[in-house]
Amino acid sequence: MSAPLLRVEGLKTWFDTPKGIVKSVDGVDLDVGRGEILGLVGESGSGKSVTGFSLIGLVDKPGRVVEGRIDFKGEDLRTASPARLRSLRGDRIAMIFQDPMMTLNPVLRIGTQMIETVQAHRKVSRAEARARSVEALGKVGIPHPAERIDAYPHEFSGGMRQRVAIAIALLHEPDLIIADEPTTALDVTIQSQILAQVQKLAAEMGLGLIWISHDLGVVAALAQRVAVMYAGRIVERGTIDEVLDAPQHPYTAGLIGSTPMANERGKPLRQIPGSAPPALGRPSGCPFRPRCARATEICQTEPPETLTGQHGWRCFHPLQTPTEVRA
Ligand SMILES: Nc1ncnc2c1ncn2[C@@H]1O[C@H](COP(=O)(O)OP(=O)(O)OP(=O)(O)O)[C@@H](O)[C@H]1O
Repeated sequence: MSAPLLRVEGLKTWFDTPKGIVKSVDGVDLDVGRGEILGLVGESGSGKSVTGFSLIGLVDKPGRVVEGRIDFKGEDLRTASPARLRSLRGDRIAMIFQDPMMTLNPVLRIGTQMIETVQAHRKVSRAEARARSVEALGKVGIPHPAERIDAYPHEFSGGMRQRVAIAIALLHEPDLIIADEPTTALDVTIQSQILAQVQKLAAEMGLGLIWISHDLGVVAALAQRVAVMYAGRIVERGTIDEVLDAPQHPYTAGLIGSTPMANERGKPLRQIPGSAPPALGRPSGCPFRPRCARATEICQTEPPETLTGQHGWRCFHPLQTPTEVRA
């Protein structure tokens, strides 16, 4: 198997706060290949966004990446200089945020901003930069892109604005895109149009894509593989089929049972009892144990073993069989 585009091992990102060290990301391993979409899913506060920011050197103080390796095409981004990371961010790696206005400047016409973006990294004429920008807008499904390029961000609907932000991310044909809940605020029909478009573009352009979401249904529809995050760690990973058909970690099974699209039709939705532990007050051993019906003594004393294999999980008492999961 060829080396993945991005391989992350043992990533830890902590925040020094007056109340103590918040271990937001506490040993994350993941990888993504070219043309592959990896869904990173978990409850609010599990550390998904901080993971995404850590990968591209965008964690601000009081946060810091304290440990781990971020191997991007053979280069360790954890030890890369701020200048190198800046240059990669504008070129080989792009990020798409939940709020497109994190990307778009409200006082500039879309075209002005896109042309500047192209010319910041490529020695091309204004006319060529404009042509590239129109093409990118067309690719993400903006109708009449040659005219719409002269509009301001506020002249677009929320869904169209997010498409523009995606077009900007695509401008340099990056190798990797990290998308942090970009369709969460949109209604489902717009969301599914954008997901279909992104899926097509990722395959056509051979992009590696990390799609961060709290919604397992979205990830199941979009991604080929999924990594499930809980309390700063990946607790299960595998292909969508492996994880959805035979989840091994009780948290994953709980997530499936409480997700309308992933749960079986006609079955009542189930809630995961309790709530995720605060980042400053995580229990010893397995952080999921206070919410877990399968927990035993060992879960209190030791953290579960590390992930191994393509379908891997971090649990002393995995579910083992699909029938047990659906019971
Ligand atoms: N600047 C900061 N200072 C202290 N703690 C922080 C800071 N930024 C994030 N955290 C903490 O890190 C943890 C993980 O946050 P993160 O935003 O990555 O979660 P998330 O899974 O993306 O959640 P959501 O879906 O709500 O965005 C949280 O407990 C959060 O409070």
